[in-house]
Amino acid sequence: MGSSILTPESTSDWLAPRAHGLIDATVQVPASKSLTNRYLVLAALADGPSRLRKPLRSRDSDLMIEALRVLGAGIDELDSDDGAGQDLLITPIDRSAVRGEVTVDCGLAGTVMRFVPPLAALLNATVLFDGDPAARVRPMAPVVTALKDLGLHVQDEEAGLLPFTVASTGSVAGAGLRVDSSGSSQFISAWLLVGAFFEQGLRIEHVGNSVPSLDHIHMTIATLREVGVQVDEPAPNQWLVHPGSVRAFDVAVERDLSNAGPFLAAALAAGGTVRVPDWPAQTTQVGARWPEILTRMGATTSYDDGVLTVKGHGTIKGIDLADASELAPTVAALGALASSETRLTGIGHLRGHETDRLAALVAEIKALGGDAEELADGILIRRPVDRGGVFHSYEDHRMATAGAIIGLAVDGVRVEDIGTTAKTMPDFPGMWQELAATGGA
Ligand SMILES: O=C(O)C1=C[C@@H](OP(=O)(O)O)[C@@H](O)[C@H](O)C1
Ligand SMILES: C=C(OP(=O)(O)O)C(=O)O
Repeated sequence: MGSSILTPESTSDWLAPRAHGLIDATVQVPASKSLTNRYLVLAALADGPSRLRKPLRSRDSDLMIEALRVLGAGIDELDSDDGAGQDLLITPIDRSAVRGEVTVDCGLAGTVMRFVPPLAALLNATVLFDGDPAARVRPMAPVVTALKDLGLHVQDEEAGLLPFTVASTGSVAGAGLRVDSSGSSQFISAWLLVGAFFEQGLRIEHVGNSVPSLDHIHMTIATLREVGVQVDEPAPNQWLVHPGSVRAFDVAVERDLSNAGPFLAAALAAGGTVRVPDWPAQTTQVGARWPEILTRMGATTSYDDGVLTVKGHGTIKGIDLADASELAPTVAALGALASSETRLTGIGHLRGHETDRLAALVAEIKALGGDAEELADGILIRRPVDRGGVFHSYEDHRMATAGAIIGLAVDGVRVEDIGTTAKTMPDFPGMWQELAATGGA
C-alpha cells in the first residue's frame, strides 16, 4: 500500500518537460517587471493621467497596482490599440488628501517593499507595510534608516525588517541622505524615484561596500529623465535629484529581458533555435547582456529587425561572470549543464533576494548529482548534474525557472511549486510546455 501513496511533494511537483530533439520556438515574453513598477510609481506622482501600454500583469505588478490604489491612485484597465493586450490608465494620487491609516501588502516584491515606503513619506498618511513570511527576512534596514533620517516616524517591531509603519504629514524637507545600498540597488532607486518631490530635492550618497545591480540604478535614472526629472551623478556613488515634478506620460513597456533568459537559455540546454521578438535596440535592462553571455557559453546569436535569435549547438561551456544580478540563477542553470566550471561573482547580495539564492542553487545542483559551492560573493559550479529529482524553488520564481532549464536536458526533474513563477510570469508553465513541445517533449 505504501508504494501507491503519493506524498504531498509528489502531488504538487511539476515534471519539467524534457526536450528529446532540437527545439525551434518563437517566444513572446511579457513586459518588464522593473520598468512596469517604476512607471507605475512615477505615474502615481505625475502631473496628470498617464498610460502604460501592455505593461506586465503578474503578482509583483498587481501588488504595486494595489499598493498605489490604497494610497489614492486611480488605476483602470483599457484594451490596447491592437486588441491583443491591456493597457493601464493611471490617475495620480491627490497628495493634498488626508489618507488616515492604510495597509500595503508587499507580497515578496522587492520593488514594492523598497519603492513604496518613500512614496508614503510624500502623503499625509499612516501606512503599515507587510508581506509574505519570506518577505519578512529580506533586508529593509536602509529604507527604515533613511525614513528616520528624513524625520519621519517609523515604528518597526523588529529593527529593519517588515512589518513596519510609516507616519507622515506629507511634507519632507529633503536635502541629503547617506544610504548603505550594498544589499540592494533598490535602496538607491527607491529614493531617486521620489526625490524631486522633496522641498529641496535630494542628494544621495552610497556608503559601504560596492552597490550591486548598477544597471537597475541606471534604469531608474533613465526612466526619471524620460518624464522630466533632472538627475545628476556628480561623482561615483552620488546622485542629485533636483526638485521638480513628473510629467504625465504615455509609454509602451519593453519586454522583460531577464525573463526572456530562461527561454533563450533553452536553446543551449536542449539545442536548437529560440527567437524573442520585440527585443529593444536600446535598453537599460540587465538582460541586454544575454547575447554576450550566451555566446560565451557556446551559442550563436543574431539580432535582426527587433528579433533576437539564439542557436545552441549541443555543447555548453562554463563561464566566469561578474555582476550577473538577477540573471544569475538562469546562468547557474546552464552552468549546471556545462562541460567546464562556471564561476559567478559579485552577487553576494543574492542571499537577500526572494530566498538565499546562493545556498539554494548550491543545494539543488548537488541534489541532482552536480558539484557546487558558495563563494564569499557568488557560486562556483564544478561538475554538472547527472540525474533527475525534485528541484526545490524556495518560493523563488528564478529558482523555479532554473529547474525547468535543467529539466529540458535531464530526465525526471520535478520542480516544486512551479506556480511561484507567477511573481513575474503567470503563464510560464504553459509557455515552457509549448517551447519544449517543439523539441518533441
Ligand atoms: O530595481 C529593480 O527593479 C530590481 C533591482 C535588482 O535588485 P538588487 O539590487 O537587489 O539585485 C534586481 O535584482 C531586481 O530583480 C529588480
Ligand atoms: C530579485 C528579484 O526580485 P525583487 O524585485 O523582488 O527584488 C528578482 O526578480 O530576481
